Amino acid sequence: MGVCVGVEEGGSARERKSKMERANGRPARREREVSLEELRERLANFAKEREWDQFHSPRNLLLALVGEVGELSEIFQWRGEVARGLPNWSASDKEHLGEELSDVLLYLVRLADVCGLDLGSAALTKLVKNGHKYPVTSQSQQQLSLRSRPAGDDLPV
Ligand SMILES: Nc1ccn([C@H]2C[C@H](O)[C@@H](COP(=O)(O)OP(=O)(O)OP(=O)(O)O)O2)c(=O)n1
Repeated sequence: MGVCVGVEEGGSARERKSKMERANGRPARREREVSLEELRERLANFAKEREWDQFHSPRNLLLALVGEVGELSEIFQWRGEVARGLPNWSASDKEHLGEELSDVLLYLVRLADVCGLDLGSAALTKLVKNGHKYPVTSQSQQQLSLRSRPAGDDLPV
């Protein structure tokens, strides 16, 4: 399964894309696919080269993961509600966020690996299960279309 990393690029097509993506609250980036398998393999090599396999037990990795979730939470602590796309955040705050999100992802991938689980397959299976548990209804469709209305475009009361 693929996740995306951003690589900046130039040109006017990029500017158009950037505007569009900012409107959707997503960063202006070109995406390249990075598979969970690539991350799994690189993490396994990283640990092996440093002789860290002895420390990377499931329990230790879980505790490290929870620690990183704590560091991630600290970034949002006391800020109040945060707008999608983080429009008022500094570049360095965003960079910090990217690092903490990555630490969480990396420990999660590593934890699944040492537990012998295929995380991508497990996640896809869970998505299907979620779909059965929370089926799309006409009401949820309605809520979605209301949410996508531009600000100020209120419904008549
Ligand atoms: N035994 C270890 C130690 C680190 N890492 C990797 C996974 C994480 O991506 C990152 C975590 O490194 P740190 O523990 O140094 O944590 P931070 O990068 O968050 O540093 P700090 O806590 O100083 O902010 O390094 C690892 O795989 N196994």
